Amino acid sequence: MTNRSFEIVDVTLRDGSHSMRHAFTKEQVRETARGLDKAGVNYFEVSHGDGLGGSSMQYGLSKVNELELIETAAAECGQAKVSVLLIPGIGTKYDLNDAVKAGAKMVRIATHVTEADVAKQHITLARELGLKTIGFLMMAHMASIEKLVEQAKLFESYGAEVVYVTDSAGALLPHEVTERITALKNELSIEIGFHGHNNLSMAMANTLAAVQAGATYIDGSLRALGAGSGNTQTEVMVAVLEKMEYNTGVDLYKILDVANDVVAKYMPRPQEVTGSSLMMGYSGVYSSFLLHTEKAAKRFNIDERDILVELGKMKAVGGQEDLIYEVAANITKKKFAVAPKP
Ligand SMILES: CC[C@H](O)CC(=O)C(=O)O
Ligand SMILES: [Mn+2]
Repeated sequence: MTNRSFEIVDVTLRDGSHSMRHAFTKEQVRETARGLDKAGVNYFEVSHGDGLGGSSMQYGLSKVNELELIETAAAECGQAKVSVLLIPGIGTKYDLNDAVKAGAKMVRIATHVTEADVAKQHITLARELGLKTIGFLMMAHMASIEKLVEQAKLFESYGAEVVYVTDSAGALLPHEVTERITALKNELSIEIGFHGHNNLSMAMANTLAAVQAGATYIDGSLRALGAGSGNTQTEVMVAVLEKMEYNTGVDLYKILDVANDVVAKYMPRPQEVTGSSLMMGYSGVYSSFLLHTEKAAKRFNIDERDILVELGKMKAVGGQEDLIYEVAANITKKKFAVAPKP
């Protein structure tokens, strides 16, 4: 289909990796990739949840090497293209070269919203490799609009073709998305994208706000499979946006089929707004911390929400997963401390 109003980038096979505890099998990836391609999605992402090179004790070991998963997905592509995510410092230029050999055609270089400067070399390499190259500003709620514009301009100056407002904590409200996308549209010449999380049940509303403010790349995942309460649900996005007479270029029946006949069958649990994921949106905590926090709370026998509130106060950012255990240990220490004698 031609003249799409925007590109839908499906992240089931990357953001969904967090919810799957990085245990995607080749068969799951093959079936999902085949369905996405058939439905007409142009770009979908395949990587460890924390991007290329993420498989580790710190972030969780992948069951199957992500390069094999990328290769498996690429083999299913007729028109669709496989994207990968790379966080500089977790992934390296060697990982990116290997991903290209495995069939990746697009990369999103992701940094914390105030750290775009660490992405220069990676953006340059991606362009040299002929990849569609995107900048991904994570935890966008943590920066002022001026800061966000400044950082997005850095991505643009390095050669990114699209820059994303990434609501990693699912903390933004629709009017805040509108303000951010509008500011970037006014100040930059490249295309603008939006990636949402549903922790406050705002993912679809935020995506709509982004599209109406001019975003032309929008992320979703099938059955919302993703970190925290998951992402904007791809098939819902297609239905809502087509109803509004946008042209998504995606076949509604076919995208529903892959969501319900493939993804729903392997999801470990439904993506819901739970007490903990809601607290992530409320306190502004990275969605991918959810399962690590659950584990730490069990281990220290404390309330997950206390850990999340504390992480929010500390303004913890991606890559600080080890802090979750430190915070949990400190809460336990305080809980069981004997009050000093007067
Ligand atoms: C750990 C990387 C992260 O999951 C990227 C992303 O999707 C986000 O920040 O929302
Ligand atoms: Mn995400």
